[in-house]
Amino acid sequence: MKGISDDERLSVKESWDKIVRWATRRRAYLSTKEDVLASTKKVAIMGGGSFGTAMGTLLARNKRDLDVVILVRSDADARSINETHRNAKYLPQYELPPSVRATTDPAEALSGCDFIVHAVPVQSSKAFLRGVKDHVDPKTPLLCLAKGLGASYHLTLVPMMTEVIPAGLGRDQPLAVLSGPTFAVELMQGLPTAIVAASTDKNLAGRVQRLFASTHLRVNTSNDVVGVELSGALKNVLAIAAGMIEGLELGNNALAAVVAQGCAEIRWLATKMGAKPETLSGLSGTGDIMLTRNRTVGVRLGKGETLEEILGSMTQVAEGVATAPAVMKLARKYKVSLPVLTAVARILEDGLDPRVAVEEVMNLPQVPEA
Ligand SMILES: NC(=O)C1=CN([C@@H]2O[C@H](COP(=O)(O)OP(=O)(O)OC[C@H]3O[C@@H](n4cnc5c(N)ncnc54)[C@H](O)[C@@H]3O)[C@@H](O)[C@H]2O)C=CC1
Ligand SMILES: O=C(CO)COP(=O)(O)O
Repeated sequence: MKGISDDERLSVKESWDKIVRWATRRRAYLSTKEDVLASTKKVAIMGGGSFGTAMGTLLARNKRDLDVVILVRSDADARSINETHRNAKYLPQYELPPSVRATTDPAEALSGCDFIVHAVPVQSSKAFLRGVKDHVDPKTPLLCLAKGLGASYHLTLVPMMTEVIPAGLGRDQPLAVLSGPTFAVELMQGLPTAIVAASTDKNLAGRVQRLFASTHLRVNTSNDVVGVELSGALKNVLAIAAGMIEGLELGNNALAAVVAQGCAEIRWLATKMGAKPETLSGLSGTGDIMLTRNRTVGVRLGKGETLEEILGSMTQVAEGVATAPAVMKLARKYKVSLPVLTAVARILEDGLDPRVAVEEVMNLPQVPEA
């Protein structure tokens, strides 16, 4: 390589060798831990949309004879998966591994499973869980994939998924939250991806890591459940703002400024709520900002479509729409000012014209960066 001295080349090689030595030691240590994949026989996936289908597929790819059962809502959906090995509604272009099956019967899906993966949209989660709770073993870990804040009529109450789940089940359940930049379609393609598994139970976070990890998926662990949950939920609101800038054709400078401001607002709120700052710049936070269908909602709003038109034409959930007003309640409760996220909520809730919102934000008093 030109422009690099022998000493520099040697030092780069030493750095890499150090990483390789660390990896060898780490693998040796991990081999002394429980082989979670070997001891896992059955995993139930609640929700047969894009993400439930993709994560179930990853597990089935990790272990060929793992029984992966997706709990779906209609017989037609179950038949399509069982008979054609494709999910006709979501990601139909991909063939599913033979060990992935589907049922509409919660007893069949949930009985005897080692893990339950929750991939039902946030706003439907509580009612859904109430309906299946008698089939959920209180000891089986539930791994939450849904990203968003629950809506409630209460003035200050904003349920996070780690509250929605026990409320739906009517009891506490071993719980981990998975979040990060993980587009379902790219998981199906086997593209390299990283996610974070957060739990207050360190052992459970480690088990989830060993269950999902593969050469295609890196799984970090964390005990900052609040940080992982909040950043995963709030980035969907910021993504709507970023999409609007795009739809309004305001250029890359404006887009970058909105993303930077929105990240700061997420940090202000989340750290007040107990999140660790490093989580917010990690996979579930900064890592996941631009990777979202919620952005499309913003683009279309920016181009002048109404929210009703947009939601009416979408077949998939855009969690940021319901999360935006919930964030406003948190902002009031924790006394933080969030101009960009508030503008998104006003556009969604009050029909404020996105151009007017941009003007209002631009006309706010000039401030120091920190
Ligand atoms: N698709 C993706 O790439 C990713 C999605 N997520 C999150 O995963 C969650 C699920 O998203 P997707 O699978 O993409 O959604 P989706 O819109 O593709 O599918 C939603 C699924 O939930 C089911 N569902 C809807 N309402 C229900 C109800 N009341 N009871 C039972 N089932 C119901 C639908 O039938 C469908 O199977 C969301 O919170 C999303 O933010 C997170 C990371 C990536
Ligand atoms: O969270 C996601 C990718 O990590 C997907 O977000 P959307 O639901 O907005 O597509």
